[in-house]
Amino acid sequence: MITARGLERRFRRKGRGGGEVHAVKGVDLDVEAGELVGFLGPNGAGKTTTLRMLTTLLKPSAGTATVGGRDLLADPLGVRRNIGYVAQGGGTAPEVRVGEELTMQGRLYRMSKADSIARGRVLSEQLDLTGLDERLTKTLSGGQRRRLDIAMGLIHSPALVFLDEPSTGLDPQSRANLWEHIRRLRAEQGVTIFLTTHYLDEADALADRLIVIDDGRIVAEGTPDSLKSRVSGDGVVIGVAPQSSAAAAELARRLDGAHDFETTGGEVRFRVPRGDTAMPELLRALDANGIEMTSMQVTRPTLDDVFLTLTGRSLRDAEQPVTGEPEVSGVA
Ligand SMILES: Nc1ncnc2c1ncn2[C@@H]1O[C@H](COP(=O)(O)OP(=O)(O)OP(=O)(O)O)[C@@H](O)[C@H]1O
Repeated sequence: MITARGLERRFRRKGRGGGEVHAVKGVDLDVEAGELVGFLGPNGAGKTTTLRMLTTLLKPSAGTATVGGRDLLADPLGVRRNIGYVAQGGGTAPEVRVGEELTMQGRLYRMSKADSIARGRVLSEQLDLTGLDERLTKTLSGGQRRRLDIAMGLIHSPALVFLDEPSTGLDPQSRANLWEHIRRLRAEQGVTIFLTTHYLDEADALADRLIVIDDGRIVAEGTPDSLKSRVSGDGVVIGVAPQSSAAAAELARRLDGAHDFETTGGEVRFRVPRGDTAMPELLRALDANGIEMTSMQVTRPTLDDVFLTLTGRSLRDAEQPVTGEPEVSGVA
């Protein structure tokens, strides 16, 4: 669905300082049909710039890409017809009725009026917008407006849809509800989804696969679980009688890859690559040595741990206000 090689984008800085911002520094991407891929990175990492290049809104300074089966540089119109794009701020006009907005969007894609109305109905049902046809879009709640944005992005039945920061600005309940809808769209329509986010929980909850970008470069790629297991392993805490803790720690040290030991009173803490497979082995070893385990806790590393390991800073710390005076971006 998407193949990109060496995508780059430089911006000229306007104003007295001048100079250049190298926003995207050579990005390679491969997305298969049916995947739900999360493009994760802190503010200013290059997510939106990459997305805007892939959706033909911004011309790459270098690199090539095929998007939705069409060549990005040779056939941008073909790309546009085959994809849906839901921008960060959405694209609904405030004084237009929901039903009209959907139909007009379909007409923009040269669908017949009857087809756009029919498709609008299907999407309204799937995205929980039924009964809102006559409402002005400015009266919708944040969550409803976001779902309308998505319906508009899907009106022409694209096989591939780009969502830029889909849940930004929504309250926790509306976010969870939106995630459910995104999952359903993929399941029911088989649409390939490429979404950007700087929320770790969103990436974790939604994506089959994550691509992590920092400072214009891809720094990691994999399923949320595989990324987490690449880091420092699962955290384990076991409880034993205080007099047995040294012996228990000694047995735990024999587990493949166990590290970072800490023993306090009746607690032994350590990290191990796969907590779920290591624990039964440890339990057997403790049993064989007559040591009773009174408690056990295994915690998986978070995506924030992954980011910290990859870049030396936490994703949240990395979210600093974007600086520099933007130029007016050229449209390809
Ligand atoms: N039109 C522009 N002119 C100058 N610099 C730009 C322009 N657009 C983006 N940049 C710079 O390029 C870098 C990447 O920005 P981009 O918006 O792609 O990041 P992002 O990962 O999408 O961040 P966010 O999460 O804040 O949307 C930033 O340093 C930004 O200031």
